[in-house]
Amino acid sequence: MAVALAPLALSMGEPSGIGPDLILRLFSQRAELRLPPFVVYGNVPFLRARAARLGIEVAFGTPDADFATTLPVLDIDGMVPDNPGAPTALSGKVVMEAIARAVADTLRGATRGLVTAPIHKGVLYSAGFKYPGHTEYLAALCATPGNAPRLPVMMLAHEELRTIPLTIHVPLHEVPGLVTTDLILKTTRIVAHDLRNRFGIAEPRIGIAGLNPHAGEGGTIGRQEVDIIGPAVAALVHEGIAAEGPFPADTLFFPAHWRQYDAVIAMYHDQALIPIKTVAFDEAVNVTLGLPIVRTSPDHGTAFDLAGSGKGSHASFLAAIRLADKMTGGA
Ligand SMILES: NC(=O)c1ccc[n+]([C@@H]2O[C@H](COP(=O)([O-])OP(=O)(O)OC[C@H]3O[C@@H](n4cnc5c(N)ncnc54)[C@H](O)[C@@H]3O)[C@@H](O)[C@H]2O)c1
Ligand SMILES: N[C@H](C(=O)O)[C@H](O)COP(=O)(O)O
Repeated sequence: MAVALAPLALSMGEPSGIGPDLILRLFSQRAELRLPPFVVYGNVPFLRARAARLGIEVAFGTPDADFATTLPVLDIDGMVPDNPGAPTALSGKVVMEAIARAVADTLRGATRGLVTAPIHKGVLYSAGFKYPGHTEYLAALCATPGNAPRLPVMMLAHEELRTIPLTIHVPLHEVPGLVTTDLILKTTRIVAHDLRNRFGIAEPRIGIAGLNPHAGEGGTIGRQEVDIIGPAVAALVHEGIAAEGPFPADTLFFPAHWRQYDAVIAMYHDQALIPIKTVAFDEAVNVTLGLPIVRTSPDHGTAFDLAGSGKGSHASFLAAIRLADKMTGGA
């Protein structure tokens, strides 16, 4: 007899954002969408108020509640006003604790993977959040006595297009100093490992972008490609990783070229994320590689302009749930 899989964990995210709306909507459509069971890590009084605002009828229960009839919630006590589009630092501690509890339960196997609803970094900073974003926070939470600190790698994934920013939530002026051969080697090794082991790609092909226009034009528009990125690619090839580059980023993301690779590593956040959000905003999923747990997230943020309205697409959030399900032994 098949052993029932543990549920997924969904962290509620920023309560004034669209995340809770999409969780409630997806739960209400769980049967027709054939969703795997999940437990929401959040605040029941707030979720109840948002469901009422949206006109969604939901019964709330404890984490072991029957998903067929009831939304299982790991209730975290705290001040969480239902003010869509109007964030307050008051709820920051609940938002941060929800993520921490979900990570802890996933690390111990009580839940089999984590899907995070969007947080608002600026709001959390004012509540004492010390990390640049989810990705960095999750890596810190996963660094437990049994799990050594990891380099978290952000990947935005669509069916056949995947992209990774080498540097993540840092000011643009800091990027050139952070582009090092060592970081490229470490990041690419994690990407190759997880493409093989979490995505089932036996021989992953990885394209690597240059930093400068036209990939430095032979060193005449910057030297990173000649002195840093090119030697990193050569070292990766020498150790058996099918890496190619550095390529000019403006033509690397030409779909026909991009599809030649199982993933493309770009040098900074927007160099990686603009192309995938341009071609696949509704389907792309944010996946964190290099962690001891599976974590996905929709590719969008809190959408304050849509929160509480019942509008907005749940496609990326649904894709994030399906990918986490697939990566942890589900359908
Ligand atoms: N996974 C995450 O936690 C995550 C991801 C991205 C951004 N963020 C955070 O979200 C906050 C707002 O970021 P932003 O304004 O750059 O991006 P955003 O994605 O919140 O909004 C950008 C635009 O896309 C639209 N949009 C977003 N989600 C949509 C949906 N589901 N359906 C239809 N339209 C949608 C919004 O209405 C807005 O016009 C920032 O604090 C950012 O750091 C968090
Ligand atoms: N950089 C991501 C994006 O723009 O989609 C987003 O901020 C998510 O990153 P975190 O999951 O680390 O918050």
